[in-house]
Amino acid sequence: MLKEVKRNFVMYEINGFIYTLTIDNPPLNVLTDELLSEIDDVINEILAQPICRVLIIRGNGEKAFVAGADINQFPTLNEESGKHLVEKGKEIFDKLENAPFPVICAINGFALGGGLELALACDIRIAEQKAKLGLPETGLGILPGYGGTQRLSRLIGPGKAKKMMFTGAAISAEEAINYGLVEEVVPNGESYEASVRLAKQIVNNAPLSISNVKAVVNRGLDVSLAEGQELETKYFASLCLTQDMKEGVKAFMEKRKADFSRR
Ligand SMILES: C/C=C/C(=O)SCCNC(=O)CCNC(=O)[C@H](O)C(C)(C)COP(=O)(O)OP(=O)(O)OC[C@H]1O[C@@H](n2cnc3c(N)ncnc32)[C@H](O)[C@@H]1OP(=O)(O)O
Repeated sequence: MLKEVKRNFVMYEINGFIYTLTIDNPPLNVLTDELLSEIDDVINEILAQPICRVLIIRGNGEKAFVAGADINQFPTLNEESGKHLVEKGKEIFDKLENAPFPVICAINGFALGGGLELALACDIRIAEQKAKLGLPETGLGILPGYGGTQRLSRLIGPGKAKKMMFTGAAISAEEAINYGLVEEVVPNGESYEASVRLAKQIVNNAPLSISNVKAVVNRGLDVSLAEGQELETKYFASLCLTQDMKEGVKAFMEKRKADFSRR
């Protein structure tokens, strides 16, 4: 490990091009206002460094990734403060969705409410067999407000998303992979190792290609197929100008591993 940065409830470590953000608020890593601010600071710090090529997000402990927003702050909410609360979370989670590198979520247990919404803002979700995923907000008289109503419906389709939100019932990792809500299910205790394995595969490839793939897939989901293909052409053409394209093709021809420089 090259570097470790610690806050009260969040820490991140840097291992070459791979960053790991750990949420640490025992017992269930609930998202308090202070914790969300710390996540925001750390994301800003990581975005300001051009080194990160994959970010892994995980929860500390064995029981939960994140069991949602802190319910203790809800009794005093009014229309104004409720709006502020969800806008803050949305803004932070949007930064992950728009980050110029893949974000992998290692789900080691409960991913509920805001915890699942955080996972949904990531690019890839790897869940342990014991994980439980759900949006139980309707049982509290609210609704998922950190982007969950929108991202879940887009990811798994409105029918299954509504079923999860109407009932509030958490689903198992096995159901989640059948729903297309997670990309991998791994044995208990192995979500982080599996995320690192995947991250290592990703960092072998050209970082500008990866960030362009992420951007064009994300932007393409909001436009017509024709417009999406136009974007794809534009991103492809811009990559043809990069040194990494020349290096990737040259390395293939010389039968060696490419040495990409993000230029
Ligand atoms: C815009 C975003 C909105 C949201 O995210 S709303 C919140 C959505 N999340 C939830 O509704 C989940 C609430 N939590 C639970 O249902 C249960 O917990 C679990 C199923 C995750 C785990 O159950 P078990 O193993 O029996 O643990 P335990 O005794 O319920 O929890 C341990 C301590 O953690 C507190 N806690 C759990 N989740 C939250 C939360 N989201 N906000 C604040 N506190 C929480 C509990 O109350 C308790 O505390 P104490 O030990 O003092 O009794």
